[in-house]
Formats: sequence, C-alpha cells, structure tokens
Amino acid sequence: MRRKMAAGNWKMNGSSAALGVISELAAAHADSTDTDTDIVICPPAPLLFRASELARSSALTIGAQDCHSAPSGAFTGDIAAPMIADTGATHVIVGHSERRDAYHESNSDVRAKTMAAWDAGLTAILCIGESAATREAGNTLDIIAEQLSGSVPDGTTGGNLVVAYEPVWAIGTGAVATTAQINEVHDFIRTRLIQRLGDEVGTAIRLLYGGSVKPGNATEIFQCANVDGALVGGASLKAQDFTPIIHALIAS
Ligand SMILES: O=C(CO)COP(=O)(O)O
Repeated sequence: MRRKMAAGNWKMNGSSAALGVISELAAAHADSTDTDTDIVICPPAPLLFRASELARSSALTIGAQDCHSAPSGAFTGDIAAPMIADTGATHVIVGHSERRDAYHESNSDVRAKTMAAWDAGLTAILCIGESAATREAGNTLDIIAEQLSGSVPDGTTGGNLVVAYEPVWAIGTGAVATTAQINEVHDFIRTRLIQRLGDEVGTAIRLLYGGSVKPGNATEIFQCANVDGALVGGASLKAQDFTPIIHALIAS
C-alpha cells in the first residue's frame, strides 16, 4: 500500500513568526497512532533550517519549493538541491505552475531539477496541470501526457517521486476540480506511469491533488482511488485549517 502525503506549500508567505504553525501541527499529531501518512511543510527557503529543527523528532518533514538543476555554481539567487538537503529538508517541489508560468520553466528544466533533487537524496514533488484554456479546448489529457513524458526522468525508485496534479485554474481560486475530473486525470497519470516505468514503480509513485483543497472538500477528494494525498497552498498556512485536512487524509 502507498503511504499517504499531506504537503503544505506556503509559497512566498510566512516570516519566522509563522514557524509556530510547524510546532502546532507537530503537537496536534503527537498523539496520533497513524504511521501511514507523511506530513511535509514547504516554507520559503530562508526558513528551511529553522523549520527542519522544529520538525525534528516530530511526525513532520520539511521541503523546499524549488531547486536549481546544478549542484553549485554562478547562479545568483538560486538554491541548489544539496543546500536544501543540508538544511535537514527531505523534499522539494519542482515544476509548480507558478514557476512554469512566471519563470518559463519547461518540462526539460523540471526534468533536470528532479534529477538534481534525487542526486541530493531529496524526494521530488513534481507538479503538472492544465490551464483553463487547455481544459476548455478539451486538451487536458494531451497536456498531462506531454508534461509527464517531458518532466519525469527515467530512473525513479518510486519512493523518490511524488506527482502532484494541480489544475492551474483551481489554484488559489476556490474553484476545486470535481471528483470526476480528478479521477479522470489521476487514473490517466497512474496508467501512463505504469506503462512507462513498469507495474511496480508506476504503482509505487504517490499522486497528490492540489488546487483549493480545504477542510470542507478534503474528505471527498481523498475518496478518489488514485489520490494519495494533497498539495495544499492557502489552507496549509494555518494549523487550524491544515489539521482537519490531515485528519481527513488519515481517515480515508
Ligand atoms: O498551488 C497550490 C499548492 O502548490 C494550491 O494552492 P491553493 O491550495 O491555495 O489553491
């Protein structure tokens, strides 16, 4: 059985004062008997060291929101995957639609970042998802197939790769995808991963849904067969919002 994952992407939000959320989440999970769920918090890079310290000896783990594809070099302002690992973080988000859009990251860029993450011993949370225009044109599965074949490198063990399906039109809009839409895309992703990587690895990769996941819709989303968890933006910034989502996942 695949482990579940509740991942929180804080994006460019949160000062050191926000780190209290990590302690609150750790405390809320301290008495849990659940051992099947990974809780990953991805704060802005300047908070990674302190977040990793706070999460130590709790059920929480820490991830970054992006990495460069090179292990070091003259790339002012960028962060290399080994640096992320050095903070104690264990995960990194790659290919988020906000980066694909604002920084023109291509599928091959995302592929290179994913390999860099693996080289540093990190688990990559690789994001894919269609725009509103793509969905309206009926091309969702074509784009998903293209993103998968272009962004996912060969050589995953299954455990070091998590694929997050985040329809761009559902991010930060409150317009959550229907379970029919989520099922269609997640089942398609699973089939494609198995076709390409074989049954064992293709089945082991976890698939997260992201896009306006809230306490009120989490239970329904987690009932989808190929949804192993969520990548949560806004609702991961407050323990009182993220905790019920984690509980809904554990109960699913
Ligand atoms: O982009 C997301 C997570 O990476 C989703 O953000 P929201 O949950 O705020 O819609």
